[in-house]
Amino acid sequence: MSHQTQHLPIYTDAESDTIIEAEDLSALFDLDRGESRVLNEVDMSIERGEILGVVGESGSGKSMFASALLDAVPEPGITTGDITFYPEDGEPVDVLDQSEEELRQMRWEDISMVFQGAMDSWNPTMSIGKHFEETLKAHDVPKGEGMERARELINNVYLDPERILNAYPHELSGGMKQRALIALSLVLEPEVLVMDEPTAALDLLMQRSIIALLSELRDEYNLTMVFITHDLELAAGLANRIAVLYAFEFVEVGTADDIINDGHHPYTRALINSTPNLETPVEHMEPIRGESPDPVNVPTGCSYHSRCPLADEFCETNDPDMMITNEDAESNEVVHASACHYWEQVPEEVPLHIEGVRVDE
Ligand SMILES: Nc1ncnc2c1ncn2[C@@H]1O[C@H](COP(=O)(O)OP(=O)(O)OP(=O)(O)O)[C@@H](O)[C@H]1O
Repeated sequence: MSHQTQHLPIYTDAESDTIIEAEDLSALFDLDRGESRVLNEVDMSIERGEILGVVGESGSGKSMFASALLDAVPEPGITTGDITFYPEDGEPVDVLDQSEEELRQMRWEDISMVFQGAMDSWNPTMSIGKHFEETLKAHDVPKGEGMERARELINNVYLDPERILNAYPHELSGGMKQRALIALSLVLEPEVLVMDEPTAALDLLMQRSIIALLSELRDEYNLTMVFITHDLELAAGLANRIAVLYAFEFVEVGTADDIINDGHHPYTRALINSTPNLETPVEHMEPIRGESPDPVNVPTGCSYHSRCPLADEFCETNDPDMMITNEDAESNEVVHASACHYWEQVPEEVPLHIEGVRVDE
């Protein structure tokens, strides 16, 4: 067994092209009952052009991670650590050092976000077209040029531009509103699109079609995407890499294929075993036992120890760092890492019961 420990390496070798780098990133709330650390010193590097899926149970800190990336953790939360954005052209930007005005600009022009429940964020008194116009105006983009791009984008999300631009939000279905919102989020040509559960309120068919659409948009506009979801299967169908959050920290990061088929963290495998899957009989599904931790009172040692079938006394007192489980032989790039003391034993000790999770690579 290896006890080689180290911080999650910034996920790349020297030649890779990082677009966002988060180091020691935390989000904190000072509650009456104590300090609530809803994101706990996470490191993550996001590569230009990739789709990074971030998965975890409800309350694991997924939305906090998405918000923290753009210094948008809700008041009175405090964000600490470092986030660097490397634009395609221009100097690196220290995100947590930006003024409110600089952040406001960045939030649409460089890194655009579609938040959870955002489908309902359309102003009911304004046509969809007016939303596009206002966004363009707020960022000093000439209307003619901007609306031309809006039409192209609406077309690319398989909607009819004339009909959509003239419509009011209540005239559109949930799926149409969500597609239109994705088009709006891209109208200022951002380099990164961060989406927090963008398909959660939609039926299965619409979810699948939005996932297919996101893949196409990534290719068409050379986008980098961060896709946040509790649905591992959905992430596996879209993402190149998957990062698993547990108790406000990343516990495993790897290619979608590695995470689904060769997970080296017991939590990842429990998550897969608890995922409803059309091809799996219900009796084979195993809910994850125990409860997810309270951010005011995270267990000592490995935060998963109280739920983990492999945990022993060592795990109760020693917090595991990320350990490299798979490295590219040529580039030495870390392609898979797991924060488990017993990562080598995990595949054998925690079998996967569920087969047929799709990885569309
Ligand atoms: N405004 C807030 N003030 C204090 N704590 C908060 C606030 N918003 C969320 N939290 C807490 O932060 C933790 C992480 O929440 P977060 O919304 O990031 O989880 P999530 O993984 O996105 O969950 P879900 O899938 O249910 O949206 C939770 O324990 C939650 O209770």
